[in-house]
Amino acid sequence: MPAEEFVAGWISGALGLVLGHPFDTVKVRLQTQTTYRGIVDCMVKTYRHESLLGFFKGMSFPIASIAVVNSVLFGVYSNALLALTATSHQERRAQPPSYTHVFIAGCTGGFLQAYCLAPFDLIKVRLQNQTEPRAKPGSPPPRYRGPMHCAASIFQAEGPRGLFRGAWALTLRDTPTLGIYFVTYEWLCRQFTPDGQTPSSGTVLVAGGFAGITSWVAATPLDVIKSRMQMAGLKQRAYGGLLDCMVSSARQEGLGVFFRGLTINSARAFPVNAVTFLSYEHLLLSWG
Ligand SMILES: CN(C)C(=N)NCCC[C@H](N)C(=O)O
Repeated sequence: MPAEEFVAGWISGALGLVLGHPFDTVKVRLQTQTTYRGIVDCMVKTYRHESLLGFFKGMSFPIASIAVVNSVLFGVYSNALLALTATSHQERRAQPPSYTHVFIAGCTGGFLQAYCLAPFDLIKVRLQNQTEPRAKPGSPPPRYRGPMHCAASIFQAEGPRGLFRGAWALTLRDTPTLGIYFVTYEWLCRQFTPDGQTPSSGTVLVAGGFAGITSWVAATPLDVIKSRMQMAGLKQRAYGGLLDCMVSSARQEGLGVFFRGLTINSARAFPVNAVTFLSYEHLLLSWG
């Protein structure tokens, strides 16, 4: 099992994550709070109230967790392709796998990464939704003092299962959309690369960016539900389950609710995934 695929997945994921985190904070707030009129309003209020640091809330944990999450995604994807097609990453340019194989391998990677991602993503979303400015003397402290305190509080209040709140929605979001992610990437690379050759850096950037956008457009409806399930329990608005969350969100806010955060998700997805794929391909190439 080639281990470098896991390491390359980790490093490339961390680079993409730092670049995309401010967009991610705005997205999570738009999806779960009704106080903002739109992207600009959310950015202005976040900046005024919490300074630039507000955009980076909840980032330390994802940085630590990306080692597990992205290396599982890329490592499982590549090793699943190896099992399906008996070709290594280097051999795949000369003998490209079928799109069905790419899709199956992507879904497998997506399914397994979702379970590793679930507790980290829950903590990230809870911290991103704390809109209190950094501790000021006399002001009430935020509910969670940091990622470890957040994890411990959830564990104490709800037990280990509490840390997997929203995990079903996350799995449903990530399994098919990561299939779409890798198929889009492969398809675009093949369109702009002569047969048998390695795609250029420009091609990798564009293909990675569009793979990110396409998969996030498909993922946004379940992303909204996932974020709401993760926040439920903190407010009075607890849902009976995934379906109940979908139905009551649509009833109260109309079908448009499923597209909340679509624009910011797409704007974030391009640079994050362009950088992720570029560094992933370069690392694997340089390790030979
Ligand atoms: C649609 N989904 C869930 C994805 N494309 N997931 C892959 C994530 C890649 C990158 N870390 C990101 O956050 O965009």
